[in-house]
Amino acid sequence: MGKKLSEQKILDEMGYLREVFEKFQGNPFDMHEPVNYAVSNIISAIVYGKRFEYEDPVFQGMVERSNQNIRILGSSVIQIYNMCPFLGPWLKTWRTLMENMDSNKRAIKKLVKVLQKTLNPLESRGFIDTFLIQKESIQESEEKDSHFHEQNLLITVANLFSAGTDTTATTLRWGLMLMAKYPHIQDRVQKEIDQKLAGHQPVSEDRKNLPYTDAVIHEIQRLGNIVPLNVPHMTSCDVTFNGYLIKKGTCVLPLLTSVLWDENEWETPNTFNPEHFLDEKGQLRKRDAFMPFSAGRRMCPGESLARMELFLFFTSLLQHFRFTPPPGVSEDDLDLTPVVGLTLSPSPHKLCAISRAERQQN
Ligand code: HEM
Repeated sequence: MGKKLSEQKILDEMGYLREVFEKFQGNPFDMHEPVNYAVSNIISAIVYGKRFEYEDPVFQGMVERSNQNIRILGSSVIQIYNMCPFLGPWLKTWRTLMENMDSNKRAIKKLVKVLQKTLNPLESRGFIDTFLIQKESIQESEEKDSHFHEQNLLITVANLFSAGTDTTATTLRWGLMLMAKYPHIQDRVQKEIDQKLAGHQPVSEDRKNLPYTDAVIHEIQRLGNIVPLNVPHMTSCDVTFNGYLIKKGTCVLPLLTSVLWDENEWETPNTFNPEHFLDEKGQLRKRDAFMPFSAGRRMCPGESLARMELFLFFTSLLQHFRFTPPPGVSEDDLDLTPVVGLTLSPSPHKLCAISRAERQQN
């Protein structure tokens, strides 16, 4: 899917998310599910060629199981399993992980079947169609050892779905929580959005005119540090690094925390400080140590999509709503201690999303 089409999908989805937020009429609620569903619908549009209703139980199940697996994959039980794989069947958490993966594969298989039935080789609706079209043409050519087989399709779709949902949704939820916690920063973001957008719906092009908002999004990603351990890598040959020999086949965890919170790189590494990304003219300042998407050949392939989603969802949400802690809860009470998993997400909490249009009228 091209950049313009992804942008339109995000803007359309924003309409659905806004409706859900408006239904709460400024009362406190947990934003976890609607934010997850909205973000998940973007990768769904790319993969399946369609969005799902937020009430659809199949969709809810797939999102819930993917999220649960991301929590499980960062748990100590799975570290024990990694050291002693034979223990797997005796570990309840490992069994849940396997059951979730099987259920997701079954759900994907059913969705693929529907797409297969209505496949038009001349018009691909998304990733799955393109894969199926390629698979069929390879079958016709009788090529052997092709990667275009069902198992590869199911695993790739499951990976794209979970990699494309939890990460971006978690970052957005950190962002909304940080806005509620630091209202003076939210004030500045909203002032910039109101001045520069003058009420029109934000599009990607607007990013360059919103340097403060862009700096805030960068800082949310830096402090949020949502993939602290990165993804495990393995050396494919002997490597000498900083005088140390790392043998071929060694598992390496390139810790992203070590750069995102590096005391030698950041003026105030442990504080939410958007100034990290602003130069003296108030323009966005690029920083080498900003690498939430990792680096090198295996860095996140979803970076540009994720950045577009973060910008459009965050800016649109802040344009329409004021985010505050629930009545009786102070900004200081909003606890930034994360829930640990493969990604770090905010602890369960509720926020109020107060319509800014109504607020201005009152
Ligand atoms: C804020 C959002 C996101 C963050 C912070 C993030 C971060 C990361 C990181 C740190 C990695 C590991 C890179 C490495 O191994 O060095 C990764 C891998 C990956 N990401 Fe993302 N990601 C985000 C959004 C997305 C989205 C929207 C997609 C959907 C297309 C996506 C798809 C993937 C995939 C498929 C991989 C595995 C790549 C491989 O194994 O080579 N990510 N991501």
